[in-house]
Amino acid sequence: MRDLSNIKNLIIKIGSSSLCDDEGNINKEKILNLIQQIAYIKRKGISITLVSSGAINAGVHVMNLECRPQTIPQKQALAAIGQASLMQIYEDLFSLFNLKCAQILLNHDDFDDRKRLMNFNNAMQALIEYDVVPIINENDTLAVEEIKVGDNDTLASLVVPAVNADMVVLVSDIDGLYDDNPHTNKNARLIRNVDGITKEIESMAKDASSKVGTGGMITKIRAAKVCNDFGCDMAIVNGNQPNVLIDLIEGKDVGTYFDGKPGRLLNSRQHWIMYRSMPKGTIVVDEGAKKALVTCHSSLLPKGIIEVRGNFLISQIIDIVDGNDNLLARGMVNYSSDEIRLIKGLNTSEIEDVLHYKDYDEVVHANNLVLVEGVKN
Ligand SMILES: Nc1ncnc2c1ncn2[C@@H]1O[C@H](COP(=O)(O)OP(=O)(O)O)[C@@H](O)[C@H]1O
Ligand SMILES: N[C@@H](CCC(=O)OP(=O)(O)O)C(=O)O
Repeated sequence: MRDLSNIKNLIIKIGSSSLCDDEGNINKEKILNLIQQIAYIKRKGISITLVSSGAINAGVHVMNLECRPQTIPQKQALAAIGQASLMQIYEDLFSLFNLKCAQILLNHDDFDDRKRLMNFNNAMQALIEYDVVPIINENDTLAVEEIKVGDNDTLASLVVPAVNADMVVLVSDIDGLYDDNPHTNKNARLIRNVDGITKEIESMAKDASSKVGTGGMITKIRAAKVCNDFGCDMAIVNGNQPNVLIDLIEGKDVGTYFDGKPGRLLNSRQHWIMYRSMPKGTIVVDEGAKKALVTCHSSLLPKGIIEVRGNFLISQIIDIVDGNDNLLARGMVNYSSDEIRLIKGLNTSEIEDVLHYKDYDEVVHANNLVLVEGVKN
């Protein structure tokens, strides 16, 4: 048994595999089964945010197509058709339990843009105060490569700070994380508890075997890291197991549980820099700067910069890499890319001579810099 009596804010992500049958058709009975459990959990005073996949599959179903389309405009159109149909199903089924729901469609740039992110956070708080269940999906109709999250496991983990979630539950078609994909290795063993995402845990996760889901276990483990680094727990459970959500909340040993306590406990700003922002460029540093960043957690000064890639403005987020392109950190710059190109390699005392102003000694201040975990000097 686990003690989950402290859970107040829950995010439940329902994957396509838990909304559809094996052919990819939306299965209302499966959805009703989950909503029944969600209504029970809500009655215990736990606020719930849903992240639901299934728009494209619902679109295929509405249009009576034989299979998922291949072209991007067709997929975008089907997401638009299917999202409306999916929400109608949710509204109908939630109303059976006197519950109301609301739709929010997001892409990665909604997290990156701090004004939009603040609006999203405020809207989420208001929805929760109204006691309405927010239902989030990627805005697949407008999700071009540069701005998309790409999968809803990651999307659910990015929503954590907005609702201050204590736990994210990924509802899938599998009992949890196995030490190998159980669809291809019948000796694979289920892992019940994960205390920190290690390289070994990451190596167990493989892609999806079905045509229905996106990302398989790989995106789920990545999501666990994003959740755990904010101190939020995560679980993976099998939606086909009767009463699995209620059992989980009541502390029964179901699914795989990823404890948030061994995570890095990044604050909201550091978490945004590391996971929710979209880097606009790259700064390549020399070995001396690498050592200062990684071992002393120092600020990045112009002296240690070898190269600047991309075009970015003051206050934007950039990747910091070493000479071999290993990602070392992400940070917020005090100077634009054009300015850094002019001052790279110089001492801080020379900045003003070149730029004719100097607001900062540091290109990235240590307070605005988040190291990639596990990076070695
Ligand atoms: N180590 C693993 N343990 C469990 N499942 C795994 C593993 N590696 C890959 N998988 C695959 O991940 C699938 C679940 O992911 P996915 O199909 O994307 O579901 P969802 O639609 O719920 O996101 C499983 O059915 C399985 O085929
Ligand atoms: N946004 C897509 C789902 C993407 C996704 O991550 O799917 P899944 O792996 O089944 O949760 C949709 O609504 O079809």
